[in-house]
Amino acid sequence: MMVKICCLGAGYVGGPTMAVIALKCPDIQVVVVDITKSRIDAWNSDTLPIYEPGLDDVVKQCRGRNLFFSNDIEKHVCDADIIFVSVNTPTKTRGLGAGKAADLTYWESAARMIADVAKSDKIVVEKSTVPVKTAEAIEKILTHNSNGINFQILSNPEFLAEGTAIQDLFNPDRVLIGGRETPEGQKAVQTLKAVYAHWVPEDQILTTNLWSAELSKLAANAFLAQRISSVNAMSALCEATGANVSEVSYAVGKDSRIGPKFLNASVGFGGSCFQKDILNLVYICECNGLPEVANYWKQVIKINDYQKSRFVNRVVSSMFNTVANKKIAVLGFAFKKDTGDTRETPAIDVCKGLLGDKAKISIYDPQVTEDQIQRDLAMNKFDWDHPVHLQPMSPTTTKQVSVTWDPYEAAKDAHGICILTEWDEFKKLDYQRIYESMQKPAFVFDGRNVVDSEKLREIGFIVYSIGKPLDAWLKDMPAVA
Ligand SMILES: NC(=O)c1ccc[n+]([C@@H]2O[C@H](COP(=O)([O-])OP(=O)(O)OC[C@H]3O[C@@H](n4cnc5c(N)ncnc54)[C@H](O)[C@@H]3O)[C@@H](O)[C@H]2O)c1
Ligand SMILES: O=c1ccn([C@@H]2O[C@H](COP(=O)(O)OP(=O)(O)O[C@H]3O[C@H](CO)[C@@H](O)[C@H](O)[C@H]3O)[C@@H](O)[C@H]2O)c(=O)[nH]1
Repeated sequence: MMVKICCLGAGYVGGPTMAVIALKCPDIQVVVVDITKSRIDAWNSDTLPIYEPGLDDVVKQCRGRNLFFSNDIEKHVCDADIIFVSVNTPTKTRGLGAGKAADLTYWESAARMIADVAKSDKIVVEKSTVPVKTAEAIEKILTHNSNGINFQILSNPEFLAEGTAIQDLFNPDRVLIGGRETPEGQKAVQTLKAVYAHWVPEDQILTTNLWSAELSKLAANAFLAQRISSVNAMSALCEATGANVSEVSYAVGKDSRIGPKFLNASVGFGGSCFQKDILNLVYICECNGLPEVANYWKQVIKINDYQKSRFVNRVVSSMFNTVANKKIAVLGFAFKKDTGDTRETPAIDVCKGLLGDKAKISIYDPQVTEDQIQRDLAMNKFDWDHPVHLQPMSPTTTKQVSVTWDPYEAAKDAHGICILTEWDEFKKLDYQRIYESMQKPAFVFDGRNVVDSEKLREIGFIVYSIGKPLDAWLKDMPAVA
């Protein structure tokens, strides 16, 4: 009999992961469901709800064959053998643990619904990133409402990065499956392992207990984010001493124990996961009576906030300590290249900082719409991580912000340019043309170290690049965070 998979949550994780499972496992039927109707409609249309290189192609190959997107949640949950849960796990904004703890509202309601509608035994897979010990809570909800049905909970955290999701899913460094150490638990682990074994070499499928799998996900993100905060902390010291952060990263990364990847200094890390998951980790440490460990990881976020405000201060202090009514062009708004995702993008904090100093901002990003940018700038911290139809409606638009689809128009008459996403196209812009259209002195603040600063200086720009030796102009301008 054909194995049936149902996935709750058709987002950045649920959509691409299920599409790849469907592609690699023609013998399995995969249905992705969501409580947001517009999301499902988009997955069934020619314009998918998320931009991810290679995704269109995968979806085209299997949609209607063994991959389906549906609003009929209960029917497909009822029919499935394996249910992946990939719903939002936002940071709590109210009550106990506000600002740190994970809000499991969506997870809990998904679990209760599964218990309600299930008529046969199910394997329930945690795909969302959740606090350690969540499986225990979910297990209790399911078994206390089970009508005699047997549920096995597995933890199978997702490690894909946006912008490279399809590649990451095709060739994962590892797949991690945690389960109960009982015969039934181990049988469930083997069932899920057999799904991945369609394309992932067996020695890369790691099996652990539930708590190790849950914690490994939080730990991996904390380690990754910590590398960025470490190199960003160095970037401040490089600027103060005349060292060049790219040379330092390269030299440090040559040590095979450290390795060369993920050591690019930037205006700060963004994305839906790093900050949220570290806050979650910090909260778990605090709840377990480990304040020293909690403070250690909190520092990764503090340095990230410092890096963003340091960047804003550089911009303002270089421009005679005021940007009031000056046009500033922002190139790039997404949290990294090759995605249209803006969740926790450093561009939000940088734009808010510049707006705080009364700048006029003109934004260009090849994948982000005006509507999205206006919503991001109006939204409260953490409000983005809820299903679209439950987010606050009609926020006010910021008149000081304009959005254009043309980088040259964004830069026209501007006093300065801030590069906030490392889109490849920013390397190839006609900076001579841009320079001629700008106010003088013309500044470039490169938050991603993508431009050739020497070439830009030859054109006449004053250039600031994160962690690079400073222009004489900038040296004289104190910039403390
Ligand atoms: N974005 C990433 O790169 C990434 C990578 C690894 C893990 N994660 C984790 O995966 C989870 C999902 O992240 P995402 O980026 O896909 O979020 P997302 O917001 O893109 O998608 C979540 C989807 O779940 C839907 N949903 C909420 N409650 C539901 C319910 N009860 N039933 C059915 N659908 C429901 C929402 O409408 C939404 O479409 C989070 O826990 C996140 O931390 C994300
Ligand atoms: O050297 C680097 C590498 C990344 N970044 C920034 O860090 C953020 C996160 O980038 P990345 O990790 O590539 O993207 P995500 O999609 O957020 O993926 C992370 O978060 C996911 C969600 O948990 C995990 O699954 C992935 O393994 C983990 O890499 C972005 O703003 C990047 O610009 C840097 O500033 N310097």
